[in-house]
Amino acid sequence: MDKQFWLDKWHKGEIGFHEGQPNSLLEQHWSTLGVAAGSAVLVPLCGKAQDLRWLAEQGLRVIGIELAQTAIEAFFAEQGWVPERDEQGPYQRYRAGGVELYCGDIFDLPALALDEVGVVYDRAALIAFPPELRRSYAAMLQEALPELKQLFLITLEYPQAEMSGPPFSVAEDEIRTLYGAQFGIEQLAHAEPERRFRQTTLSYLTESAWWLKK
Ligand SMILES: C[S@@+](CC[C@H](N)C(=O)[O-])C[C@H]1O[C@@H](n2cnc3c(N)ncnc32)[C@H](O)[C@@H]1O
Repeated sequence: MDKQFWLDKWHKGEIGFHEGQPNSLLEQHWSTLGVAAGSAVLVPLCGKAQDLRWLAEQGLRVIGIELAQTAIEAFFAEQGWVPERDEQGPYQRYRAGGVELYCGDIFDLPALALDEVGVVYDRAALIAFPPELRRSYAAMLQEALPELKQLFLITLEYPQAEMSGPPFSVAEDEIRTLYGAQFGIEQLAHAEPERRFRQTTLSYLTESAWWLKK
C-alpha cells in the first residue's frame, strides 16, 4: 500500500472507512479503561474521524497523524475550527480545539519525540497495512513512544483469501506476536461490525476491540 494509494482515495472521495460519527466501540468502552483526563492520546492514521473530537471532549490531549492534507483540512472545516499551522520536523502541524494533527507519514513519528504519549487509539490503522508493514508499524510505535502504556485497538477478521485489503484481516495470534512481549492483551468486544466496509460476500466478518496494557 503506497502513499499515493491513500492520497488518491482522498482525492476521489473513496473514503468508505470514514464513519462520520464517533466509533461506537470507542464510546462504549473508553470510560471503563481508566485513562486519566489530561493524558496525551496518539491517533495514528486518523483520517478526519470524529473520534478525534470525541476524545478531546473527554478531556484528553489528542494528537493525530495523517498523510492526506485533504483529510486534515476537512476535519477542521467540519468542526468549524480554524487551526493554527506550523512546521514540526517532517510534518505540517495543525492545532485547534484541543486536537493537534500532524500531516505526514506515520513512519516519521520518531522525529517528533512524543515522550508524553502514554495511550494510542488505533482504529483502522494497523489493519490498513499489509503484513510486512504491520510488523514495522507496531515495532516503530513501541520504539518511538517510550511512555506508551495502553493501546485501544480495533481490528477486523475475515478470510483473507476471499478479499484483498485494505482493510486487512488481523487475528489474535498476530496481535500477540506484534504486541504480546510488552503488553497484556484483553479482548473487549467481538461481533459482526455494525457496518460493512464494502459490499462483499465474505463467509464471515468480525470486528474486535482490544485493550493492550503494560
Ligand atoms: C482506513 S483509513 C482510517 C482513518 C481513520 N482512522 C478512521 O477511522 O476513519 C487509513 C488512513 O490512514 C492514512 N494513511 C495511510 N498510510 C499512512 C501513513 N504511512 N502515514 C500516515 N497516514 C497514513 C490514509 O490517508 C487514511 O486516511
